[in-house]
Amino acid sequence: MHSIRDFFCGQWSSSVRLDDKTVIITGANTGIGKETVRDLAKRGARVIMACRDLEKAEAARKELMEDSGNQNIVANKLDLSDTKSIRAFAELINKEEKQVNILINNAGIMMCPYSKTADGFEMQFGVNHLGHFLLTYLLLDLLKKSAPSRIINVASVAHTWGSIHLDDINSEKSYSPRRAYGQSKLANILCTRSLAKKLQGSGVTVYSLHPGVVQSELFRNLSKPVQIAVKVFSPFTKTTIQGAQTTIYCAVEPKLDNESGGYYSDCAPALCSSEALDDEMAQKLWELSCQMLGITWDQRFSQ
Ligand SMILES: NC(=O)C1=CN([C@@H]2O[C@H](COP(=O)(O)OP(=O)(O)OC[C@H]3O[C@@H](n4cnc5c(N)ncnc54)[C@H](OP(=O)(O)O)[C@@H]3O)[C@@H](O)[C@H]2O)C=CC1
Ligand SMILES: CC1=C(/C=C/C(C)=C/C=C/C(C)=C/C=O)C(C)(C)CCC1
Repeated sequence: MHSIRDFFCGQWSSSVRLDDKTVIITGANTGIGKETVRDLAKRGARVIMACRDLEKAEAARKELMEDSGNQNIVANKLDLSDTKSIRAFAELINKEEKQVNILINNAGIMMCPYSKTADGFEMQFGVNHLGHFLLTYLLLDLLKKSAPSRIINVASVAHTWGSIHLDDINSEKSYSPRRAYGQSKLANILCTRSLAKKLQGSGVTVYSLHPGVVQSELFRNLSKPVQIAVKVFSPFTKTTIQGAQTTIYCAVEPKLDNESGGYYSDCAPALCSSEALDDEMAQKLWELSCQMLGITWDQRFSQ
């Protein structure tokens, strides 16, 4: 053990290569996403960084290509707070890419002041859940064609901070930044389980995870004193490299080939709340999400 931090991290390492595999990862210009790209690029994957700010993405891409020695890293525009941007990104991928073997839904925002996405969804639910739900829907045919393939949803232990409010999903009646973040992360886990069931036998497996409490830019919306406190307590939290390990585990660990729908933490299966195991709520959330986005998955599951 090298530091107090190591105590909080699942120890895992693997020499699995990803040559000839294509990975898409959202929110890849910083934090956990950027470190995930670094690792997967070193394993030889073609990595598509899906980012809302192309200037930041380009700077990260250059650094990651240099460090990994892998020139096969590209950056494309994706703003998860706008379904037009999500559709444009998916159209480009479906046109240009022969295969997508791993989709990592990593981007996230936490506890922002109340605002709405371009389509009128509460921002945290819109970006963290609905944006990724739509992206997955639009890429599913390609993922199925590329099977065996994996979908990884970066959720959080913070799924315990909220419930699914079917009657006020956009928090219009009452907004708590913390509860809305919790609702979005609970939605990630519920939909991971639903999608895994619907994709049984397709060769596409689905995972959700908690990366740990990680020193990243995620705390940018919290007050300065809280941000400083989080920094001061950094020996008890994870670095972004450590925070990326469970995502990398879900993306490459061969043992997970025959597991789907589970929730992981510290590179191992983890317990989630009873609300995250509620199949009836999962079905209601699935239907509401489809209705909000104007989509129906039936065709995608029947092929
Ligand atoms: N850090 C932690 O302690 C924990 C993190 N998580 C989860 O891990 C994931 C990664 O977070 P982390 O690396 O910590 O946070 P960061 O804030 O460091 O990174 C988040 C990434 O998401 C991107 N993003 C935000 N909004 C959008 C959007 N509308 N469209 C596209 N991309 C967007 C950001 O882009 P930009 O740089 O342009 O803002 C950034 O690249 C998140 O899902 C988070 O909820 C879960 C539990 C704990
Ligand atoms: C407030 C605070 C702390 C706790 C932070 C926690 C527990 C954050 C959890 C964040 C999650 C789960 C985010 C993403 O999903 C510390 C570090 C003890 C230091 C003192 C200030």
